[in-house]
Amino acid sequence: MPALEARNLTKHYGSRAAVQDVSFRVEAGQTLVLLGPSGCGKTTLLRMLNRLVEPDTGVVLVNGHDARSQPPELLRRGMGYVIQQVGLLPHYTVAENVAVVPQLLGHAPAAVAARTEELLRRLHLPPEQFAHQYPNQLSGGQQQRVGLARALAADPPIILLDEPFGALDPITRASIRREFRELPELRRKTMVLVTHDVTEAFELADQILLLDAGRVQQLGPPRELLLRPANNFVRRFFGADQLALQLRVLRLADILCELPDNEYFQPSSISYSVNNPLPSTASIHDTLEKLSHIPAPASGEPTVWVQVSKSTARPLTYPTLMTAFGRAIRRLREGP
Ligand SMILES: Nc1ncnc2c1ncn2[C@@H]1O[C@H](COP(=O)(O)OP(=O)(O)OP(=O)(O)O)[C@@H](O)[C@H]1O
Repeated sequence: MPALEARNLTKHYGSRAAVQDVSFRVEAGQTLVLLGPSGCGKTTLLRMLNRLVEPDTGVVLVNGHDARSQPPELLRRGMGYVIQQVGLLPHYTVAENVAVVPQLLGHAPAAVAARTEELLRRLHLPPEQFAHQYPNQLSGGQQQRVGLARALAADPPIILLDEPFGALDPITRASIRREFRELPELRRKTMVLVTHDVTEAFELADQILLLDAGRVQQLGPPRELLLRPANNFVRRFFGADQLALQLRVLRLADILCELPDNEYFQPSSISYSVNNPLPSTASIHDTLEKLSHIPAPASGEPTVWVQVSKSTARPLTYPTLMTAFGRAIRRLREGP
């Protein structure tokens, strides 16, 4: 049973449809990204999931139960909500902001304090330094992390995020996104995240729902939207970013069969440790980044090692990697 399901959701404002007949399922622990141009209905759709907006027609199911079967306040206790404006309470300290929901839920004060401290530490906000500060003493990125800590405080199984990194500059944004991806706390959460940033969507999504004018244009794993666009809107939407996105969705495992066999027999040009090979699940993007950081060995091209099977690693050079990548893209585009 999916953790979260939307069935035929529709919402009008006046005579205009903001969301039209949208359905999706999110399995427990998975992340669905709602993506699309400004005004396409992403926020309206997200807010229908926690009943901040009530749909005209359609139904939201949480663990198989109709979201309308419980009062909205109760529903929202099981769903963290993170928004771009962060919405921290200005007269509360960082620790007090994080503790708001568990306190409302009547958790024991000692447990709330321990949880707050743990979360601040995990989100790189050492409590000694930050617990007693006020929101206006923090940078935008720090405030965003407090907002995330607050949404996680009561450990809700589902988290809804509306442009959670939207207010940050691109560099802070990329680094917070990396932290976010690696947070053990979030690995088991079911998440729905709104963004209009294509790279962000590809980094974070298990599934992407691409919307235009309130309607689903395509729903599927990122690589499917990229390699098998359902229509011209989808194709155009990723147009300018095609190559960068392909480098992110293709993994070493996808290109291993495109490598020339003689690569097996060049164990001399080791530079990225053979004892510490890259996993074949690494993206081509991350592999290229690794290659660009290692010094070229005296005798030739820089080489990384890729784990092919449990006992075999093989070296990979920049040109072979790019050739194999090109072949793999063609093969995947042309289909089976
Ligand atoms: N409360 C409201 N009253 C009237 N119209 C609204 C309301 N909320 C949203 N809309 C309209 O519904 C449409 C979808 O808005 P929504 O905020 O869901 O889009 P969005 O994709 O999240 O946009 P953005 O990326 O710019 O935040 C827009 O045309 C918007 O003007």
